[in-house]
Amino acid sequence: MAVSGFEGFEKRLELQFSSHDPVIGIGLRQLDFKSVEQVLHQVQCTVVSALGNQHFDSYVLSESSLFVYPTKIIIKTCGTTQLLKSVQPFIHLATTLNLHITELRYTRGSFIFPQAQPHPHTSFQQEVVYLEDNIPTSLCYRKASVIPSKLTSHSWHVFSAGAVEYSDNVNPLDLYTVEVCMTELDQTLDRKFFRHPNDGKNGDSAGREMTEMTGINRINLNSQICDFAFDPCGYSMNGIDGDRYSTIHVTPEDGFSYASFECVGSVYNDDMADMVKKAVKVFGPGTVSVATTAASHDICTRIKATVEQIGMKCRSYSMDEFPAAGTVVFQTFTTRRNYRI
Ligand SMILES: C[S@+](CC[C@H](N)C(=O)[O-])C[C@H]1O[C@@H](n2cnc3c(N)ncnc32)[C@H](O)[C@@H]1O
Repeated sequence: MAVSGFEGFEKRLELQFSSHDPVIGIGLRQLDFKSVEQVLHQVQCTVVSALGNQHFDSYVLSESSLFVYPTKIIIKTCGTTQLLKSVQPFIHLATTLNLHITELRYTRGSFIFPQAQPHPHTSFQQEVVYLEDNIPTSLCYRKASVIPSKLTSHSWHVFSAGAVEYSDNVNPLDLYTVEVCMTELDQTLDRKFFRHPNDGKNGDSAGREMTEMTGINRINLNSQICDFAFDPCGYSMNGIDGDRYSTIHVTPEDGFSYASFECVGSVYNDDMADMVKKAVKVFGPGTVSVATTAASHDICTRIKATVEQIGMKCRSYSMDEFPAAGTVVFQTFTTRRNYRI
């Protein structure tokens, strides 16, 4: 942990692969666990819990989460992990299965302790240089941008790159991603993410208790949950609902409290705004940011309306277009009593 405090804001990487073979089968899910662990070792995190279904595998990490689909990897890590060091190893592992990369997306919020970040995460500029140097030239449609907000401490950093073949395929399944970052958590609510000393529980059983006690299990009733409680505090969970994942991570310490909720949505399921509202209610944050990637304007507007129903006020709404990712909308909210710009 940094001397200053734990960096809750995650770095998130999504890698999409394709194959010239007509039959991909379970694709990347064939990767042996040892090879995946070696990549995680370079990033500086480990697997603490795992759960899969017929669509994908999910791993709770010592620092956030990893999801492996047949042709997609999503990995988010917090603290002082070196996430971008996984780019080349994952691309290499995929080539052993005849899979080549067609899209890459890297996103993150604004670090609370930027000075504690190691190379290549010392600045967004350095991250972009590292990515440019470590991705194949086939990913030729590239764009890096920082989407601002009215809150100087909250902006959304996006790097996206796509190959020629991505172009007709930006959003093949009408899926979109919602990334919610919350700070200044309600102190009564975030106490629930501290373990009781000598409670006789392990990380799994204490995690299960937190999931139920906080109402996280009621955010999506269809979801199967894999959860873990850290000692003396902190919590992570992955939810799996068919081919859709969700994930929550909590850093409850006073002074740098942070929680995140991320979920993949489908235009055929109208439950996203409601899930975001329920997740925000679990934490009672002073500040919330919501980044949606490839969602319709209508979905973003509905999320805004439902978050405002629980006493938050939307302070900014910004958007940008990315050739390989589609539209990214970044909204920020504060409690009405907490209007600081
Ligand atoms: C891994 S979790 C969740 C991270 C997530 N990005 C977040 O902050 O929302 C981080 C929390 O667990 C605590 N923690 C306790 N032991 C830890 C460990 N071995 N590795 C990482 N975090 C640990 C940290 O102090 C922090 O409160």
